[in-house]
Amino acid sequence: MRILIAGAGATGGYFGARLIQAERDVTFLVRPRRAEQLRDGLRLVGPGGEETVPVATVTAEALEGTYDLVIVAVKAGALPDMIDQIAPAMGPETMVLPFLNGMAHLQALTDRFGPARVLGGIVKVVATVADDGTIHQMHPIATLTLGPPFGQVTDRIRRIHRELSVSGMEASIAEDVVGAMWHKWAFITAAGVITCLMRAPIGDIVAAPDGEPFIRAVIAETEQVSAAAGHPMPGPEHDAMVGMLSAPGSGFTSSLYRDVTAGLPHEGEHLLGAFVATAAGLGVDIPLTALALLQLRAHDHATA
Ligand SMILES: NC(=O)C1=CN([C@@H]2O[C@H](COP(=O)(O)OP(=O)(O)OC[C@H]3O[C@@H](n4cnc5c(N)ncnc54)[C@H](OP(=O)(O)O)[C@@H]3O)[C@@H](O)[C@H]2O)C=CC1
Ligand SMILES: CC(C)(CO)C(=O)C(=O)O
Repeated sequence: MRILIAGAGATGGYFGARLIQAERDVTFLVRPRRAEQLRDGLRLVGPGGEETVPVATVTAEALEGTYDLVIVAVKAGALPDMIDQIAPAMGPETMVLPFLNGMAHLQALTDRFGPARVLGGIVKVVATVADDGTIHQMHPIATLTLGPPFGQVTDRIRRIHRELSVSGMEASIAEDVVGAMWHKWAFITAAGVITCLMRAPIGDIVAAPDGEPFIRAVIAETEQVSAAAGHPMPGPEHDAMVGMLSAPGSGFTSSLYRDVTAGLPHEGEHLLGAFVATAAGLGVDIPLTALALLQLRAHDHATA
């Protein structure tokens, strides 16, 4: 199976490296600067140690032929350009699997490639790319969930799942992948709202008087929206979210908070902006989430 991974950053690079180590036929679609960084291999540092994986790269101008699977592993701001760039790699049978957090990208991919070629997906990994191009995995978790956003699980989806089932990552099929994406979106929105509004990691917020009720109020908001959209948060996932977002002493911050404080392009509109708009459409009032969005927008205006 020919696999193209569009973006060799934290998520694309991590999962791509594991697939290459299992001798899957993977090529990364990258820009020239990243191609240069990867010339001698992709360096991965994590709980399992340090490794360098030889990788094949291609730039958009040099793309040839179509692929069986195109994985989109860019941040939301890069999605419109990436959709244009992967279009020549999409044959009639090619499936596209996005790794992005949030939901809005499903519509953008479907508008361009049609529902039959679009998969839903979520990845759980905690990783980042350092300035020298090394991918740092900060926690051993590495799971990938895929499924049909608009229909049934097909043989083609099962084949893709088998191809992605390799050592160093856990791949699974979700019949209700849209529900799984909603639950991750609710979680990542809550994490973003909590840490962006408080400007601190979870442990410091919990240590402050009234920190914990604030956290619970944000979680309640995002779960209310998910439920109103038809995807109530399952009990175990609710417990896991509360546990993770209110653990005493935890240094956890959201990637949104880390991007904002580092002055990097962030996914605030794709995550919080779309969440607030969706909640308004569903008639759900989420004042804390709306406040975090307003704060982000003011910050962006001040730093533009
Ligand atoms: N990091 C994490 O732990 C997790 C992230 N996610 C989600 O996954 C998605 C991807 O995030 P992540 O992997 O962290 O992002 P990164 O910023 O680490 O990686 C994105 C990569 O996309 C590349 N890129 C952007 N535009 C183009 C283009 N036109 N052509 C080629 N390459 C391009 C960038 O390359 P360049 O170097 O050229 O800029 C960069 O290497 C996000 O939606 C995020 O929320 C989900 C779970 C965990
Ligand atoms: C919470 C986490 C690390 C889980 O994969 C994530 O999705 C993110 O920070 O973007």
